[in-house]
Amino acid sequence: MNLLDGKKTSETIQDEIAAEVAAIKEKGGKVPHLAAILVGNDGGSVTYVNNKVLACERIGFGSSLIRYEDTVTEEELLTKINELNNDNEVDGFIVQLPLPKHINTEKVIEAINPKKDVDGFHPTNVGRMVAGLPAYLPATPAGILQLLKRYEIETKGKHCVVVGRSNIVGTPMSILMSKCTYPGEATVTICHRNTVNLPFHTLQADILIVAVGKPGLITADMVKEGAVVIDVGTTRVPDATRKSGFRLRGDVDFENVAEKCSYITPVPGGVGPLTIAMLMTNTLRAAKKEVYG
Ligand SMILES: NC(=O)C1=CN([C@@H]2O[C@H](COP(=O)(O)OP(=O)(O)OC[C@H]3O[C@@H](n4cnc5c(N)ncnc54)[C@H](OP(=O)(O)O)[C@@H]3O)[C@@H](O)[C@H]2O)C=CC1
Ligand SMILES: Nc1nc(=O)c2c([nH]1)NC[C@@H]1CN(c3ccc(C(=O)N[C@@H](CCC(=O)O)C(=O)O)cc3)C=[N+]21
Repeated sequence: MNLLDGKKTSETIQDEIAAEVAAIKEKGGKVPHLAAILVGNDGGSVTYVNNKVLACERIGFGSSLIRYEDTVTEEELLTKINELNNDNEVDGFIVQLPLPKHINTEKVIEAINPKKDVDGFHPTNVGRMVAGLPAYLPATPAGILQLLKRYEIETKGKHCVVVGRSNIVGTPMSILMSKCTYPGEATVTICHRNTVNLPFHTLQADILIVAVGKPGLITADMVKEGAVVIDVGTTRVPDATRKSGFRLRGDVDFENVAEKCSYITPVPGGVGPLTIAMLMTNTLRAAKKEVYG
């Protein structure tokens, strides 16, 4: 079993970006700037957004964090988005999900200028990704592609099974793995809540990517010997032995599955840190006007 070290890979990518930022500064150029909108006080969301701001500081990006109580109106949010769309200092921004129920998430995402949509969630970027045009790729699937690439894992002709079909992970992941560029060229199966006999499908996987949010869903008897296993799940479960009172658990029963795999991502320290690194990559691309010119 080989560990896919997301923390180390993320640090490598961030070092590469930091070197580019230093070169931009040297030439007297504008440093990339990422803004994040955070609504409410959900512990996970606060942690992820703080991690994004810390990564910006580390690599020399400018950053701003805009926070609202969960009573914020849709109109207030849309006004702020319009402001960020027109702010030349801001190269890219994200609206942390999930949003409170009284806010229409689709409407909020569609209000973001696709040129600044560094999460890659706007339908314009989704469509461009599907069509194989230059686009901001959603950070988590893009991070998984980077892991496969940097560990030189063969994907061509392999059977990739994706469990979960959300707009932010499962669906874009399945599309990207089927693309005709490396790391892609895989035959893809996508599973979800209504899949009949999930183990039958997961057992076929040469590459198994799980993004569900159910700790321990994937047990050793569901994994083929020698498979590559990518665990996207990050669920906080109570743990009295920790100061925080919780620990993070993936969707894969790591202890028992690891010994069967050729490669596996840990949680934490797997896909999560890559998500941050790819958001930084997208922000750099936005600042360099690489995607839309
Ligand atoms: N590490 C990282 O960077 C990131 C981690 N995450 C984590 O990944 C997990 C998934 O996130 P996200 O995609 O946003 O979650 P969603 O809740 O949006 O989607 C979960 C998906 O899993 C499917 N599902 C639920 N139960 C089952 C089941 N028993 N068998 C098969 N499929 C099932 C759902 O099916 P259906 O469509 O039928 O409802 C749905 O498609 C979460 O733990 C989240 O915290 C998410 C983003 C980034
Ligand atoms: N607009 C938007 N964009 C997102 O990209 C987005 C989102 N909303 N909503 C929630 C999900 C989740 N997500 C994670 C990011 C980093 C880690 C991460 O860094 N995880 C660390 C641990 C962090 C910790 O200590 O809790 C790890 O797995 O090692 C996890 C999950 C991004 N998401």
